[in-house]
Amino acid sequence: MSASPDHHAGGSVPRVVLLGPPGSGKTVVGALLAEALAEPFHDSDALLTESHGGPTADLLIERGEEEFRRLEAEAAEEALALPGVAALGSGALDHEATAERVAALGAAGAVVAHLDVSLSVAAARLGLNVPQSPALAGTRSQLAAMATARRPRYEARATVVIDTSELSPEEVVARLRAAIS
Ligand SMILES: Nc1ncnc2c1ncn2[C@@H]1O[C@H](COP(=O)(O)OP(=O)(O)OP(=O)(O)O)[C@@H](O)[C@H]1O
Ligand SMILES: O=C(O)C1=C[C@@H](O)[C@@H](O)[C@H](O)C1
Ligand SMILES: [Mg+2]
Repeated sequence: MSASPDHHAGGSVPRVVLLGPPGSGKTVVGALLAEALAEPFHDSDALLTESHGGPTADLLIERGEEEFRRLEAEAAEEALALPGVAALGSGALDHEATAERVAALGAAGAVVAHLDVSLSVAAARLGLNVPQSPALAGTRSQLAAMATARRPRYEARATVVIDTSELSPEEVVARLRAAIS
């Protein structure tokens, strides 16, 4: 399918959208890629924090899961309506309208990248691999359950999948640049 002019440099919607679980590198890779392309970077978690204050984890605790997911979807919609590179919160595709919007961008020529990562590497990147009692391994279990539940949603909308587990952020950026036509 041919790309809409909107998806090229200077367009009005992102030409690269990054999806993936926590620790897959959406924020670090998105910032590096945007810098390399000399384009803006919009991270929906940063937009969420700018609009509502506090770290996203605090927002989830203070507002509750249902309200947090609504705000997460709003922030994702905001990022998807801006040019350059967009990184979406890892739960953004749980919202069907957002998932459809991402699919439409991919169909129109944007690179929609699922940045994947193994559980052990994600845990290490997120500082969750510290020795602890098995009874206190709940956070890693939650990470595993979340990643497993969301993987099919990322895969269904992605135009490219990159397993970042054994790659540096710069190597991920190089693969993304190769995927941009
Ligand atoms: N390919 C990589 N190699 C090594 N370290 C990485 C890689 N990608 C990300 N990291 C590191 O892992 C940590 C998490 O990365 P980052 O914040 O970009 O992930 P994320 O996908 O945006 O996570 P979240 O969903 O929580 O926002 C950071 O410390 C980052 O520097
Ligand atoms: O636990 C979650 O669902 C989240 C984790 C982070 O990836 C954030 O990107 C996201 O906004 C919410
Ligand atoms: Mg991030």
